[in-house]
Amino acid sequence: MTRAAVLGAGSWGTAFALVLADAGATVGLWARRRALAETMTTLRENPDYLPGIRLPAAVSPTAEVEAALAGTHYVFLAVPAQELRSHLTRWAPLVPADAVLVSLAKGVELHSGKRMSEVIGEAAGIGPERVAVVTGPNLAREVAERQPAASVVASVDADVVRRLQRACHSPAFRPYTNTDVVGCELAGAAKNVIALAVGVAVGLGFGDNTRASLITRGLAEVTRLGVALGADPHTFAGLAGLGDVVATCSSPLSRNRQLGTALGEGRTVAEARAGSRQVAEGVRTCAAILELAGRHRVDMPVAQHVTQVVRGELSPSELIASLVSRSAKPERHGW
Ligand SMILES: NC(=O)C1=CN([C@@H]2O[C@H](COP(=O)(O)OP(=O)(O)OC[C@H]3O[C@@H](n4cnc5c(N)ncnc54)[C@H](O)[C@@H]3O)[C@@H](O)[C@H]2O)C=CC1
Ligand SMILES: O=C(CO)COP(=O)(O)O
Repeated sequence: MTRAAVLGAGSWGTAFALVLADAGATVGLWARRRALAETMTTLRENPDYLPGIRLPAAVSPTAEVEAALAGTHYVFLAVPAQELRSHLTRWAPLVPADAVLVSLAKGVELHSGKRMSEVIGEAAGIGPERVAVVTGPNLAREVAERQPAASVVASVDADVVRRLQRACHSPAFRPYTNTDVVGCELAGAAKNVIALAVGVAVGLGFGDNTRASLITRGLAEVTRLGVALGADPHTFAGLAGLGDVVATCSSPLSRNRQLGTALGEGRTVAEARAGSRQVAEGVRTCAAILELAGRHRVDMPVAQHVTQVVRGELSPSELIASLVSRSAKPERHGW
């Protein structure tokens, strides 16, 4: 029987533990807060992140990372992107030697510009054949409610990715394989930035033309960055790219879209974050993506404007006006 560890019991870690259990695995679900692990054990529910969703018997919540990792075949990492390196550096000695490490996070590390799979390789001291990624249009609440969804499992190792696909193919969750790890990860990280921009437009009262324009041009710029980094441009038209941008930018459940909407309505980032314990990865990833784009000389106007708004250097209405009034261009110049 497949044994999996999910490290991070926020919305997505908890929802993914359910996917794995539904697919037949036994799952150790590690929570940072002991009180939450105890509550989940007694209540069989994660009231902080997924209230009303029952945890199956195959999911064992714990605050002891050793217990979650013992004998596991897969380690699913579901902590926020900027926290992954420090946590995994501490956990690495406890990870079984043949386990595959899988990123569930959608972000790029600030300053290093590293993707999560790169951070995992460095922090755990392992090669890319033991690292994988799951990414796609997967709002945690809907996945936890067993609403049908597809996703992408990506690794450079075709055998690893096929095994991982089997391990998380449940009656409601359909994973497709992809070996373009760079494209899948960049797409997942960048869609949070696009969702912030769309949220801003929603907060300002704009409708579907603005939303569709931001989605399409946002995807065009992340595709340009992906190609500069060696990704397959087709990946951005798949579940990890178009699929996730459509889901996130359409859904009131998206924390990134919610935060962007609050900014568009006139609140500051600090005000928008107050009162929510959930992470909106785009707030920090926008600057990381912009750094990466600068290094590779890729023009990313949506990411650049979102970063300026997050830093308080540009108002939400200036973001939209400035994007519209940029010098006119052909729709495609290269990728
Ligand atoms: N929620 C969703 O629908 C989806 C989320 N993701 C990604 O999954 C990753 C995790 O996000 P969620 O589970 O949604 O988180 P969440 O927003 O539901 O909750 C925050 C989680 O981060 C943990 N956390 C906060 N600060 C931390 C720190 N300093 N060290 C360690 N852990 C810390 C909290 O304990 C909690 O587990 C993110 O990269 C997110 O983009 C990916 C797909 C879907
Ligand atoms: O990644 C997600 C859906 O695929 C979740 O988006 P948010 O982090 O914006 O809620």
